Amino acid sequence: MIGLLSANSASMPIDALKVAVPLGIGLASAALLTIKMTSNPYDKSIPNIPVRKGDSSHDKELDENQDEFLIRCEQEYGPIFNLKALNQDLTVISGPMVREVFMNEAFSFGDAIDTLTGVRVFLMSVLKSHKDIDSRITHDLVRDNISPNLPLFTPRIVEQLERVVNEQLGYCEGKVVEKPIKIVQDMIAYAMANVFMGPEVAQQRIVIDTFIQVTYDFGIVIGRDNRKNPWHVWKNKTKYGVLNPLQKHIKVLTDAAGPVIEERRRQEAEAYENGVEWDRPLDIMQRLLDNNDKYGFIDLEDMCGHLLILILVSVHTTTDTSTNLMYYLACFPEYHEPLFQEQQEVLGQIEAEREELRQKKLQSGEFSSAEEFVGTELDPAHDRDLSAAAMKRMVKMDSFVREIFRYRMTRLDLMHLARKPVTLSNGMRIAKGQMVVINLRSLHQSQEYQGEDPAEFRPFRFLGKAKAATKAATDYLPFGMGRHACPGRFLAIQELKTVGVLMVSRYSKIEMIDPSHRNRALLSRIGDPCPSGLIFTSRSAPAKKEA
Ligand code: HEM
Repeated sequence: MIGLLSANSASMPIDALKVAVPLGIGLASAALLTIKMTSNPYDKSIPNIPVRKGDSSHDKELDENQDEFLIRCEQEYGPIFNLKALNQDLTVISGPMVREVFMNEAFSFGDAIDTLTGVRVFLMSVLKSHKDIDSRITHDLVRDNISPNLPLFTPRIVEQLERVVNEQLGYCEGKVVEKPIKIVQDMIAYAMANVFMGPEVAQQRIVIDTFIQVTYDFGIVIGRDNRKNPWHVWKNKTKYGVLNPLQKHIKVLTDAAGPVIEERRRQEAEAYENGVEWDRPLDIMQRLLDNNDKYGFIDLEDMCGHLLILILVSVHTTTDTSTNLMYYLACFPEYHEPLFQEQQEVLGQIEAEREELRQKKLQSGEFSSAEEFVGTELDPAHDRDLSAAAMKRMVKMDSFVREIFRYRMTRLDLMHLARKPVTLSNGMRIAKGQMVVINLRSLHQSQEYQGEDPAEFRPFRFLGKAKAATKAATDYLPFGMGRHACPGRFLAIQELKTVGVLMVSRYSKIEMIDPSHRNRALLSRIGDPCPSGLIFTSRSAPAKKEA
């Protein structure tokens, strides 16, 4: 144990399971296949959908055409009905009733995943503090430390995303990239590692590998390869409580962070002795150290355990959606130029506004020459930076990103377990222990909620409608909603938009190597990348270096 942190008994509990929930978007729905409920005491007024002759469940019908099947169920049986799918007895909740699931603490996303995978023990074993399942420490860490500082983090996020694109993709004349996700993994891992642990830690390749690899190790544990194995949950509970593959990642983080923290402490003490203010590093690790009285981590390993949970919920989800965004650009090339134009216009506007401000300051005598702006907030070198403010103005890119989530999400997802009996507003009763699943089709593919042509991909459908890609609500649920809505969505959307902006500004064309996989690309599930790679063509040749 490295005693860099002071022990604090006033520890807050953590719902480590809940923070694993984002993985539920893909991994846990795969893991739905792993367990069968033993009892299912239905309210008799909830209709059971009859299983098609010759089938033993509704899986085949869902596979054949999930939209068609669900529309038929909704029309014939109403918004709430029981299905046998994914090796489960599921109660499907549709339309406005969905709100009641997200707003009622009796429905738990975290409990659903634990029931399906037995992952709770596994996650808890990497933590020493905050082991209470109903705590929200990771939620609070993100809410208090990441979201409010997003504008400050943006330059380093952009720097890392740009750097990896330049190094690994660079100038392309029809360059074939078989596995674009590999490049995106590095982009997102470097960006997140810089924000979470600072540049000194993030420059170590072993740390980046941990940022990438940890979700895969976690995925193996929670189910992809174990689906249909009835012993899986039991095995997780017994085996992984002791032999935890996440431990090696904690060691990587503690080994990398330890010396950096020692050095920072030394610099801080030196600055104090010299009576100067220490230039406090801006990253989550430093903020956790500075606020350890509040967070109460036991030691460095414990703090790294919490950082690991943060990595688990953030890196793979953002990597997957950023990769998917590239495929959407490939499948809908007609939107490439409008997105690029928007970017040029926004950056041009900001440049002009900053120039106007500089002129005003010169006229007022506050600055006496243009050179004086160098190194200040109005330094002309930063006029066209992809700042948080610039990204906010790129409303077409925002709508494009939101439309991808709407279009892509699996129709039955975000399951919740009833922790106790619940009576819904229509009088229907959900029994304790019942698994409910959200019918996203009834919201994301509904004309009432989405406007015209909900079956079409229309990326600018949200323009001028006050429906930002971060706005969690009944009509848009990739991040859940209510008290447990994903607090990392502001960072995730910012990164996604930046990836989009980098792609359309650098590349005039992105194509699929094998367009026959188009549908797979558009509707791919998290953790299940499209088998076709991508071909990139640059806008212009790189500028020749001056002699
Ligand atoms: C595209 C990327 C992401 C997606 C699709 C996503 C999705 C989700 C979903 C569906 C939930 C569950 C919401 C609910 O219970 O209703 C969730 C929870 C959570 N997410 Fe995200 N997420 C993403 C990125 C991130 C990032 C980047 C972070 C951190 C920086 C993060 C941190 C969390 C945390 C801490 C929770 C638990 C919230 C709670 O239980 O109170 N997520 N996310």
